Amino acid sequence: MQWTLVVPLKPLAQAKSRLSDTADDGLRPGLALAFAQDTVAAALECPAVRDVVVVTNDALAARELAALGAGIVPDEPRGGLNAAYAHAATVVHASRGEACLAALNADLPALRPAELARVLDTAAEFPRAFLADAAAFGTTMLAATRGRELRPLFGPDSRARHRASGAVELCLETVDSVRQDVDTGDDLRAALALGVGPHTAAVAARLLTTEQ
Ligand SMILES: Nc1nc2c(ncn2[C@@H]2O[C@H](COP(=O)(O)OP(=O)(O)OP(=O)(O)O)[C@@H](O)[C@H]2O)c(=O)[nH]1
Ligand SMILES: C=C(OP(=O)(O)O)C(=O)O
Repeated sequence: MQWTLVVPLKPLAQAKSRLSDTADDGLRPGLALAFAQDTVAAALECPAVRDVVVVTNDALAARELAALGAGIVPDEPRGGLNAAYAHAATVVHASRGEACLAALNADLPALRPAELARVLDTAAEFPRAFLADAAAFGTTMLAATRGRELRPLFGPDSRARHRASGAVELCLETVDSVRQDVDTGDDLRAALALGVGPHTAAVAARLLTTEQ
């Protein structure tokens, strides 16, 4: 089974506010873009992925991610993350009929295509399924097979909320790269230890130079 991935991205100037003690206002937008570029590039290399649609109102991010091969949907509701996901799902279904849809965070800079394939192949066994994040409270991926609604409940404690909504939690080992979202400096260090993609590696190198 092949999936259409929906990847949401805030305007870069507002993104990753919890990284403000690690990256200043000059570097943070570039870091948020680099995370999204590495996430989208790895997703597009995944054999289980048919295509990637980024939902964003950021013009620079839209240009850079389209250059990697992503489709772009404007975040027309401007109503937060779940509204953005629901809107993108409506747009995808309108153009492709009953696609298999998976929501994936844009802040997975260590993402490995083979690990994402294992997650999506397992998700294909259930109507709706999700993967908890490395911190164990959030969600990095929510999938709905053909004909099912995504019903995204991202935000604080989304792991418990997705579970309570009836989505099946995927209890897979060795898919750390799909779980490792980056919200804090500690998360960034954990992602760097796993091995990040080239865009994040380049910005992180500038970050380390600035710190010295
Ligand atoms: N299109 C869109 N994407 C969003 C929105 N809110 C969050 N996102 C994206 O959803 C993912 C998870 O978002 P958050 O962790 O809440 O926000 P963040 O910008 O990554 O980090 P913080 O500013 O520290 O909360 C990231 O890829 C965000 O860019 C929104 O309102 N619209
Ligand atoms: C929005 C979420 O992610 P984050 O940890 O990036 O806030 C979530 O886990 O539902």
